[in-house]
Amino acid sequence: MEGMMHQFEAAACQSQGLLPPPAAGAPCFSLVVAVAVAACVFLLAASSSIYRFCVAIVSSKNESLLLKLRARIPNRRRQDSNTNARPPPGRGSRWWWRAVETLSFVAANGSGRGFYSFVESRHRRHGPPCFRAPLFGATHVFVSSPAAARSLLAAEAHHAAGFSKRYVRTVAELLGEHSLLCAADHAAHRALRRAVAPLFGARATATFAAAFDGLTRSIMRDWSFAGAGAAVVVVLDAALGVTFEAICDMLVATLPREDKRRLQEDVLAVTRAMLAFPLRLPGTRFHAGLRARGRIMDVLRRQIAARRRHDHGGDGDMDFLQSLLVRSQQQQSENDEAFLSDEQILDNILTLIIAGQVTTATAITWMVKYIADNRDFQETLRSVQLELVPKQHQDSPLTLQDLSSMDLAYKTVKESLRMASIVSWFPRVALEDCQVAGFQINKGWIVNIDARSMHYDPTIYDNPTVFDPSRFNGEDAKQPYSYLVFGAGGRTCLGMNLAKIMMLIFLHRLVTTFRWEMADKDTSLEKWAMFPRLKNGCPIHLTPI
Ligand code: HEM
Repeated sequence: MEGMMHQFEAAACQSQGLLPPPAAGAPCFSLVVAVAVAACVFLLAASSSIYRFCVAIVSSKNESLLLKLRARIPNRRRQDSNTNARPPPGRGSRWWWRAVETLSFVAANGSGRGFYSFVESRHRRHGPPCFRAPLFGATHVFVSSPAAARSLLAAEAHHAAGFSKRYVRTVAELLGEHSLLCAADHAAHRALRRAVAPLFGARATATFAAAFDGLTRSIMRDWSFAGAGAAVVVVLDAALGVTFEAICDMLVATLPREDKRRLQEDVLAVTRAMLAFPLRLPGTRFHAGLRARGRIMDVLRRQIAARRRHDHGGDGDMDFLQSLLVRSQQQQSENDEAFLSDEQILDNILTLIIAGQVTTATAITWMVKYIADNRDFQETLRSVQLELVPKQHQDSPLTLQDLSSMDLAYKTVKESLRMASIVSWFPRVALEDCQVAGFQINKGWIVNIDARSMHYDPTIYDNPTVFDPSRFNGEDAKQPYSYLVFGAGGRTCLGMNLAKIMMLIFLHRLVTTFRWEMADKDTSLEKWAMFPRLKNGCPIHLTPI
């Protein structure tokens, strides 16, 4: 695939006069090469168009394809007439470039270098702060300046943005049309967020921390019993298990064990389907994801029905499902039209599991790898943590107060999140013609706030490729909007405190129980993953201390 892509790119460069002309004296050979190149380019364009055509057909619900095509025509005219500022640098929007760029992106996704390698190479080619690439029939702009991020995200906080959240329609089908992650309309998003945000209060956070600590201690006890030498653990698998269990208990505490096990498998199937070709044929990943979503909804609906039958009430510690049901019932009795329907509640329970589990498990995995690669730092951190919570107190649960005293561990979490940049960019779609970072943006273009590029910008972070938690010693020196691991503004991650707590607890328990080193040095990335993560899941050798 890689070799094929180079061939395509070379063909495309040649057609723009970027490569030298073929040597004279070999006309027949040149003719054969020219015909072969033309055939390749034609096939590329055709496959891209066919792909988009198929996507449009299989994923269109209400709009007809013709309407979509008509909607594109005025856009083109507008692009020509808006000449006040230059568009961001990047390859043109001719059909063969669209095909080449789309296939390059697809190839990066299917390679061990990961999808971000596509963005990285174009940033290198065009320089800061942004570039433009035609992908899957839309114009994407990747912007990596804190000032531009501020202008987009801060405006969003006041619901005054000329941009709205961009999401892939198939993701909305899997998560549900009421999902917070897919609410593009500012008013609808605000109403949902107002209902969900209060669930992440201090009491829920403390309960969650205690539960996560208990689960983490339990799996690490099992690792200890496996015995020295025998203990090789795949961190990603363990982290996926423990984060799922904790988040699921926080959302729906009453799920029977068997339902919870099946739910975990179904959540995995939905996550896998998010990047799949949206084909609704039995046997495809997308179809499997939709069926899994159906089963998840059935389980949750049964939970709601059971709670209504037995009238669980609204006292004491309520899980998120119960809190949302009680709030909605109260609002209905007060004739408040902003109440959440059952469908809105269900979509957002699923959203919270998906938004919270894989992201946090991936972050934990990278953190463990960075520390395995930095043995001296691992020793320093261990002695600091053991001083804070001495070995004889290891069996007592950690409190939020304990966690807030873990300064070095907290900086380790922050640095791991910077380096891992789990959500590499946040897409927004321009609702009108405008300018970003001094460049012309047309209505309908997708502007991606490229957080990863800012996290690796040497003008913002010294030696950005070096793992160095001490870089967060001088908090104030950091530029605003240059650390965007959880986004910013009106759509900032709702679970960021929970995510940091999970990382902190996992780190503390691991570093005070074991020494570890990587059991497999392969650093290639998983293909077609939602977030950049190691293909081998980060296997480590554990030695109890
Ligand atoms: C290390 C782990 C995590 C990372 C890196 C992360 C990152 C992010 C980012 C960057 C956004 C903003 C996206 C945008 O602006 O388009 C976001 C939104 C969100 N996250 Fe997280 N997240 C993590 C964990 C969690 C957890 C644990 C939960 C809940 C259990 C959660 C729930 C959400 C929700 C509901 C949103 C949507 C907020 C909205 O649109 O109003 N996340 N997350």
